[in-house]
Amino acid sequence: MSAVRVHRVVEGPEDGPVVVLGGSLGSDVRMWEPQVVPLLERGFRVVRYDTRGHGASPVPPGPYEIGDLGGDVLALLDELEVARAHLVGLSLGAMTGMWLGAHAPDRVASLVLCCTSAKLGPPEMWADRARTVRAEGTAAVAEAGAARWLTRGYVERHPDRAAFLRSMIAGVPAEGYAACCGAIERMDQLDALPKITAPTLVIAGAEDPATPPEGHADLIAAGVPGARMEVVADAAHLGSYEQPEEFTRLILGHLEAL
Ligand SMILES: O=C(O)CC1=CCC(=O)O1
Repeated sequence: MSAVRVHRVVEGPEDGPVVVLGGSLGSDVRMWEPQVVPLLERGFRVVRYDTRGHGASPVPPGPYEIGDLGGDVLALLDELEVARAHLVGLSLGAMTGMWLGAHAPDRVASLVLCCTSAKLGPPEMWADRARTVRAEGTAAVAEAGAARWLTRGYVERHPDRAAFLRSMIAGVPAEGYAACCGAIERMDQLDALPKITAPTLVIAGAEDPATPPEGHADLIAAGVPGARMEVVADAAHLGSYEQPEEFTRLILGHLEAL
């Protein structure tokens, strides 16, 4: 499938090193708000984008594959005339980052792979979720989605932020969300991990029920040559939102050590 022109927000100095932030299934560019100011303060040019089918990006007809999402990012880099970028992704955004690291290594200065997996089954679960969303809309999966994104304690302490994230999921176009479920259903990047040459940091949330450290982050860290892995306490799937200080500290530490 040809690339689509994804919605993007570009901030920071034109000559700064470029950091591209790619988000989770069900999210839009707002999920990265906790990271933007700290990155800008360190002189990075920050490019956030909405995955196709999400936020203000186009919703081309499915099916989508992870390689299609990677192609959209390559088109974005081409349009912005960026030769190489640091890619920071969470979940689906990091699946896209892994694909780029393996298939377009010359465009990837480094990778930060947060709360993600190289192969995330079972496939029937994704097919069921896509069916539900096509039949009932994304509102039908918003409550359960936010419950995977945040620990119960965080939801109790910050009901307003949990409501904001639920409304973010419910705002995703149904066909876009469902087609991305299909891309995850068919994804298997385990054999591609050794092809990644970019310096890679893998960050997992200790309480992540969707992509737990064991069986997901650890397999990525073992498969990518030289990768380092960190596990953040008191973080579920949207760890960068729930534990912004620690995730941002780790991301900046990786980028600034290069
Ligand atoms: O919604 C989930 O189950 C968690 C998730 C998997 C891929 C992604 O981007 O989010």
